[in-house]
Amino acid sequence: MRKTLIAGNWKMNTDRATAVALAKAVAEGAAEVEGVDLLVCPPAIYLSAVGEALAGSPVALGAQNMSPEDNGAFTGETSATMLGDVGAEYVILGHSERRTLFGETDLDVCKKTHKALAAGLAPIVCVGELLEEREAGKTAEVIKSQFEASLADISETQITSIVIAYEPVWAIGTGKVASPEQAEEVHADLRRLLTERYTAEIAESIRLLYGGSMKPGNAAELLAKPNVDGGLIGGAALKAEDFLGIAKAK
Ligand SMILES: O=C[C@H](O)COP(=O)(O)O
Repeated sequence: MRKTLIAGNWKMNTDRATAVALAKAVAEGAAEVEGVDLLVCPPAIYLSAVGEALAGSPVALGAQNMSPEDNGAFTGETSATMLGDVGAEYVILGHSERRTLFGETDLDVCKKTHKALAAGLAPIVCVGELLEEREAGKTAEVIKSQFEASLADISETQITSIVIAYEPVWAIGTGKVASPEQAEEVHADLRRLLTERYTAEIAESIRLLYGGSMKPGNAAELLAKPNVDGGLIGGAALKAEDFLGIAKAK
C-alpha cells in the first residue's frame, strides 16, 4: 500500500526567519496528521536552517533542484552530495519552471536523476503537458515521452526510490486545478507505463503526486482518486495551515 506524500515546494520564496517559522509550524502540526508523509523543499540556501527547525519531527527535507555534475568548476551550482550533506532526503527534478525558464531538457533531468540516486537522494521527477498540448489532444503522448526520456536506464531497484509528480503546466500557480478525472487519467497512464517497463508489483509501489493549484478545498477529491498518491504543493505550501489542511484532507 502506498503511503500518501504531501510535499511543499516553496520555490524562491521566504527569507531565513519565515522559512524557519514555517518549518516549525509544519513540524508542530505534523502530530495531527495521520498516515501521511510530509516533506518541505525550501530554497537551497535555507536547507540547513530548515533542517534544524525540523529536527526531531517526522517532516522530511528536500531540495528543489541540483547539478548533474559531481563537483568542479560549475559556478553557482549545488551537487547531490552537498544536498545530502545538509540533510536533504529528496530532490525535485525537472519541475516545469526548470524546464521552461531554464531550458532543462529530459536528458538533463535524466542525468540529474541518476546522480541523485547515486548520492542516496529520492528524486521527485516532474512531468506535465502545456495547455496547447492538452488542447491538441497530445497529453498522453507528451507524458509518455517525458517519462521515457527523463527516466531512461533507471533500473528496477532504482525506480523504487523515485516519486513521479504529474504537474499540468497550465494548472501551476494559475488557480486552474485539473479535475480529479483529468489527474487520474494521467496517473493511470503513468502507472501503466511503469507496469510495462517494470512489473505490476513495482508499478503499484511507486508514488505518483499531483501538482497544480492544489489547496485544502480541492485536495480531498484529488487525493481520493486511486492513482493519486499525494501532492506537490506550491503556493499553498507557504502557509502551514493550508499545507497541513491538504495533508488532513486525505
Ligand atoms: O511544485 C509545485 C507546483 O508547481 C504547483 O504550484 P502551485 O500549487 O502554486 O500551483
